[in-house]
Amino acid sequence: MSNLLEIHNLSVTYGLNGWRVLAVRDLGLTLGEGEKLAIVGESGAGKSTIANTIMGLLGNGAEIQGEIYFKGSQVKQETVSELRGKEIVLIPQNVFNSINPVFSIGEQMEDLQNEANVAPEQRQGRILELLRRVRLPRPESIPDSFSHQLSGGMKQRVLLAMGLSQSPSLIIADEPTKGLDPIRRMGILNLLQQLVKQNRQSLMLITHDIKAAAFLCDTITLIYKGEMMERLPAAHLYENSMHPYSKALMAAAPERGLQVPSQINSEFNHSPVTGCSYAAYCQLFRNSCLEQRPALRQVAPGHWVRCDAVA
Ligand SMILES: Nc1ncnc2c1ncn2[C@@H]1O[C@H](COP(=O)(O)OP(=O)(O)OP(=O)(O)O)[C@@H](O)[C@H]1O
Repeated sequence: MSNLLEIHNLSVTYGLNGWRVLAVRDLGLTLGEGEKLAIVGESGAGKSTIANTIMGLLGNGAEIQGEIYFKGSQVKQETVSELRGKEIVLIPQNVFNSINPVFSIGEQMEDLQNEANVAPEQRQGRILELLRRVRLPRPESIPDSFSHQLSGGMKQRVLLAMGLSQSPSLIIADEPTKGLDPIRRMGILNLLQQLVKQNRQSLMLITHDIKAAAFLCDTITLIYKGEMMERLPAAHLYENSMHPYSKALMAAAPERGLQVPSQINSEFNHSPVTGCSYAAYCQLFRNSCLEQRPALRQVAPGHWVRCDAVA
């Protein structure tokens, strides 16, 4: 897997009332083509600062040191606008402020089609196709809608549809499930997973929810106070060799919704009884989550079945 994005020795400080806040310290990370990478940390850890630095969206008060490379070329803050919205899109954290309330969804999506140089006669069809791809109910009704007429989950899907306008290589999703209930949260995570897979895009998921990160991503990078604590494959997250910070985040993660039974461990992964891979387990778990049923039940040591299969 070649690297789509490389960050070397990134440090970011903000000016604050005569002081400087060190938001990111000496960070290095790579994101491969087609890789799904999660940046996980508690509030204030510096996650959004990393995203905003990549996107060139930090204000004048911020000082940046270090280097960012995208597809092998160095990204400068002065020229990053050439990539923004085209090669790299950011699905922002605050869906409520991210859609202009004054213009209809259709008008805003039409502007994006214009920027993507889509011929005027093809724009309506393309907008509908994008709205269908993010599985909005009654997609034909969305272009005439305004932001206040949509639920939080629908807004999130509209933002995703907008982000997909130019077929970006990298989607940065900053807390894409913030404020959503567990079922809608699962819906958005599933959708992101399927979209990036279908389009062979890379994903950087920014979240404080380590279990959502494990569910969706291949690799997890844990950030604490602006510094990287640990980087590990998501499949290793439930093993014992974790950094204490990762364990603390796991303990703090919500118990409902994305809960994965604590027994999921190497015993299960290598169980000769089930022969079920970790990926297959996750799929079963996902399905049972979506159906609002309890996940799996252990009927014998190392032998798991779906609850609905047990009399
Ligand atoms: N514009 C700014 N001016 C001054 N300090 C800032 C600014 N933006 C962020 N910070 C500070 O930088 C640090 C990292 O903030 P950042 O928003 O990147 O964290 P985060 O991990 O994304 O948090 P959250 O999950 O709450 O969004 C925090 O201490 C924050 O107070």
